Amino acid sequence: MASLSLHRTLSSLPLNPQLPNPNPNPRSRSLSPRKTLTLSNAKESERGIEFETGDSFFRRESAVGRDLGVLAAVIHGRNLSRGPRVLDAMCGCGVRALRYLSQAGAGFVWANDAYDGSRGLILSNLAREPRFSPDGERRWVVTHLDANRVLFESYLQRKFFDLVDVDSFGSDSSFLRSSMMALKKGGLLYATSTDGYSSGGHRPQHSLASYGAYVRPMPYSNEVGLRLLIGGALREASALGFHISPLFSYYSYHGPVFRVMFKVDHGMLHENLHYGFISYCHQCGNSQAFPWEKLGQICCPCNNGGVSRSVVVSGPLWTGPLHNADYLTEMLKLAEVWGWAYTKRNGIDLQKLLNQMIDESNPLLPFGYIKLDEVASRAKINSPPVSTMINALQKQGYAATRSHIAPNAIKTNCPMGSCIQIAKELRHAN
Ligand SMILES: C[S@@+](CC[C@H](N)C(=O)[O-])C[C@H]1O[C@@H](n2cnc3c(N)ncnc32)[C@H](O)[C@@H]1O
Repeated sequence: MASLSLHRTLSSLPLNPQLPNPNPNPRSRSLSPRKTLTLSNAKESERGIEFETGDSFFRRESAVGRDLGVLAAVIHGRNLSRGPRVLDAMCGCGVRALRYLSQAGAGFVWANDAYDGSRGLILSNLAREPRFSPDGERRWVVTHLDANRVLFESYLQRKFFDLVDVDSFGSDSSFLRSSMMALKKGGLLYATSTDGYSSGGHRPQHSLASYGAYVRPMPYSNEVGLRLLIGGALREASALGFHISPLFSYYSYHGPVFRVMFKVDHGMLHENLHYGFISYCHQCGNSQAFPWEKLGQICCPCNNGGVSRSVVVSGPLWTGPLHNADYLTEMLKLAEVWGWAYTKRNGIDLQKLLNQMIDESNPLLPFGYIKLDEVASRAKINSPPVSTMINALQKQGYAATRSHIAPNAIKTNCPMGSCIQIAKELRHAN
């Protein structure tokens, strides 16, 4: 009965995106007051695309996240008969919408932002792209509605998207399910969270509210933030009978911002869910992943198999791979062809970032990373250089690479005790 009346309510809303509601009153808890991180009416340029930011929320440092979104959209579009249909659900000044149109060859972009004061700005930014295709079809529309309303209406109208981009403030958890409902089979969801509170582990009630997981402080909390987001998406997907796979997961300390590009497929996975718990032992510095069935048997080797008070557990969250190496390789090739690969933006080299993400996808590498400061403090020595430590670990047969999340950390399958030993030997070798 309740769902019937919800259906009626939504059905009575204006369904045509070409007729935007001029005076919406979005009541979302994620709606924040205006905040601009650039000078008012600043003129900006990204990868040759010019636009203005007015009094919209705009973060220049998110350009890398936008680059990644465009590259992924192009790769996805290769399997489509026409340019991807994109929903930019929280478009700010419209920069993503503009870039999806002009760089990703989107066939149609719906640019939405609850803040109707940005209407003139978005319209003038998108006016750089023709509003109609040569066959007279609309290429873009602008609305000012609550994102969930747009997403549910698209679902009810069966007007599904190839890519839904949700760039929200704080946690994105209240938009994950509706975003998946608005996607075509096998479509992409680009989800963003700026919810650093949840990953830090100091507010477990907060992470429970946002992602249904308790989180404790762990040295690799920023990776935990990505895993929380993916775990939350997996749960929402399962409730719909779908499953997700992360194509890439990107953490940026500007914010901080957690972004994950998901492929959302129909059908539920019953095996290899990669959804479980992770533990970290403050005594020995080792981490483990385990499924819910093993929850009652958490112990740490450093305590001779006994339960240690030093072990903290977080979850449930995603314990599987953060990226799809093949997809990232395609993105890297495209970035090279377009000349985007070697240019630094806000201190970030896109080619280096993509290569690091590809390296992180090595299936031998476990979740998390080890900060070399932690190794140094346990070994009571100065921190060894990252590249020296990686070479030494690889020489000893371990998988080891940098982490794009933490510059002074390594991802490795080497236990903490052996890392300490190797770091000490390095000191003597120098
Ligand atoms: C992080 S900003 C988006 C920035 C933009 N995507 C970019 O790349 O520059 C978040 C935007 O979401 C809008 N917003 C917040 N809550 C919303 C909601 N429930 N529905 C639609 N828009 C919302 C805000 O007005 C704000 O412009």
